[in-house]
Formats: sequence, structure tokens, C-alpha cells
Amino acid sequence: MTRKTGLIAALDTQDPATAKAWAQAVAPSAGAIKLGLEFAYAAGFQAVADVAGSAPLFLDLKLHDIPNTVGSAVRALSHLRPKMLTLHASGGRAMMEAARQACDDAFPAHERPALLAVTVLTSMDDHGLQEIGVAATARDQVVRLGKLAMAAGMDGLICSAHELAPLRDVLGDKPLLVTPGIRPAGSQAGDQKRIMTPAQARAAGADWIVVGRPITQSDNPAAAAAAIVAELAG
Ligand SMILES: O=C(O)c1cc(=O)[nH]c(=O)n1[C@@H]1O[C@H](COP(=O)(O)O)[C@@H](O)[C@H]1O
Repeated sequence: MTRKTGLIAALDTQDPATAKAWAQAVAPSAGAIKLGLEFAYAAGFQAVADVAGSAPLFLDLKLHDIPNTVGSAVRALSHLRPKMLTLHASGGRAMMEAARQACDDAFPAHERPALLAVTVLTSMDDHGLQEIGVAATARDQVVRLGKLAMAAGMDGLICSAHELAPLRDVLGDKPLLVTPGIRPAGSQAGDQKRIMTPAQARAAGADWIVVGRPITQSDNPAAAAAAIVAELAG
């Protein structure tokens, strides 16, 4: 099955004016903008609402706490009407079920965000997992958490593009699969470990790719985002 792969632009900054300028620059290319921990902590949630006014919002707060707290947090965020909302699958089944319940309670049915469970951060590799006591490979751990997350009612998963094929094998077409750790050829990997190019991620079956610094740190963010979308279309 050939999937259409969209671009989510990660606007990681502390400055509302910069975020607004980037949001405008990527608007013709990106299907959504991602605002996350850095921006929300520095600029506050009113600024999140202001920037998101112009584009569908991927709200990346990576919730990870006891079920009651995560459920309450989802309710508290509902006024922002995100299109997608992240939480850590490693928070466990009950935590994810609490988020699902809160989402179903607090959002009108047609405005419910996609709940996306982060499996294994794309900045981790097998060695990094061993250091935190996980003996499984990143690939096996992603599949394990992916199955758990979908059983707990999540709409999709955040993973690296390397795990798209094994996840599709086990879970089929239903989950929305979103892949950060995307690097156009020639760009710096930085802290990302499990990376692929936009074209490789599309070929592997991503629904969305998330790209931050290769766009925001380029001389021309609008052109960088357009080039990524052209690569996805190619
Ligand atoms: O949840 C995420 O979006 C996320 C999960 C993950 O495993 N890896 C990951 O990089 N991200 C986010 O995706 C973006 C990637 O940014 P760049 O590395 O600058 O392209 C950042 O905003 C990260 O917070």
C-alpha cells in the first residue's frame, strides 16, 4: 500500500515571535506544527494557543505520570484543541487508558486529538536502552510498547523510521505512525541516533515525519520545508 506521508514542522524555540515566523514560513508545506516542552515551558500555554491559531497543532508534551495525573492533564489541555497529543508508552497500560478516557470525556467527538504514544525516543540506541536496564533491542522494545499502546486505545505511535516495517507487520495499517529522527541527506544528526531521510521514511511507510532543526536552523526555513515536501512527493 502506498501511503501519503505528511510533514510536521517542530518549532523548538523559547520565543513566541520566532515560533510565529517559523509557523508562517512552513505553512505552505507542513500539515501541522509541533510545539513541545521547550516552547510551552518558556512561553506558556497562551503563547501555544496564539501560535497554533494558524495551523493544526501537534502538542508534544510527552505526558508520563500516574494515571490520575495524566488523565487530569489531558482534561486541562483540552481547550487547546490539539490535532495530536503525545504521551510515553512506558508509562504503562493504565496511564494510557486514563488518557484515552479523559480524551473521550473532555473533547467533542469530532475534535478529539490523535493520542500518540512515544515508544523509544529516537535519540536512544540499543546501548542507551541497556544503560536503563532494557535488554531488548530498540526494534523489539518499540514493537512491544507499540502493541501495548494500541491495546490501550492509542491512535498511533511515535517511533523511528527503522521500526515502521516491523510495526506494520504486527499491527497492520490502523496505527498512525509518526517518525522523528528525520535528516535530509547532508544534514547533521545531532543528538538523534535512529535516523532516516524523508524519502526513506516515506518508502518505509510513515504517515507523518517530524522535522525540526533541518528546517528551523537553515538559512531559509520556508525553502527547507518545501524541499522536504518535494522529496516526500518524489
Ligand atoms: O515526540 C516527539 O516528537 C519526538 C519523539 C522522539 O522519539 N524523538 C524526537 O526527536 N521527537 C521530537 O521531534 C523533534 C525532532 O527535532 P529535530 O531533531 O530538530 O528534527 C523534537 O522536537 C523532538 O522533541
